Amino acid sequence: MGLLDNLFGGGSNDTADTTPKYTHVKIHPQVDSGIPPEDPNFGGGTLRCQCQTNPVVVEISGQTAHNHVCGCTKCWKPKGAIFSQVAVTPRSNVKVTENADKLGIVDENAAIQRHACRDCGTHMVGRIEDTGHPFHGLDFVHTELSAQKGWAAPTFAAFVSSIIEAGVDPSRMDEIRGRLTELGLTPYDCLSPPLMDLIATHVAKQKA
Ligand SMILES: N[C@@H](CCC(=O)N[C@@H](CSCO)C(=O)NCC(=O)O)C(=O)O
Ligand SMILES: [Zn+2]
Ligand SMILES: [Zn+2]
Repeated sequence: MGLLDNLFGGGSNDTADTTPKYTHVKIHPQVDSGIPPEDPNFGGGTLRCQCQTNPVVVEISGQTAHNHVCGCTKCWKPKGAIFSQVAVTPRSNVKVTENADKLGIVDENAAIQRHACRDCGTHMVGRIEDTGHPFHGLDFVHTELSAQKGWAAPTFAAFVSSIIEAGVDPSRMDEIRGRLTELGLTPYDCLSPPLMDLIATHVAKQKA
């Protein structure tokens, strides 16, 4: 390769190598081996907790939105996963239909009150009771708890730096952000730009 090729990246290797480099980095079982496609006509489904007997059952009568992987310490993660996967849906679409008596609120003081199964620990519904909260009216749900296919696919990664709070070695952040980017889940250390804009719009209206 000549001097100019060296300087300008020409020569026989000038095609960008798109082979994934970080497939050994595990994020969440729902995304690690490819993100399942969303069905544009999906009409909802049933979530079940992980109890073998008398599971808590939640019916969702519609599609979810803003599905994402979340690195925060508060969202429920399946065993061994670094991230949770969580989406929102209107609270009017969410009904606990079986074993509601097994649910308890994990942290009464959190903005999102996570109703979890007392027996298996799975978070079934995250509900916002504060009517002044920007996301009031939306429930947070983990659609991986459903056997149905076609739920909204995750589109970004939120609170990525927070995984360090949960014990991940900071030296792993480059490979973890690299894997998220490879999967098309753009990593953010807060929520996605559209959600941050929604929050800011809500705050601006409250101030006005
Ligand atoms: N570093 C903290 C961040 C926790 C946090 O703010 N989480 C967000 C996103 S949860 C779903 O995407 C949030 O809105 N939390 C409100 C709540 O949990 O009530 C940490 O990691 O704990
Ligand atoms: Zn359970
Ligand atoms: Zn979270």
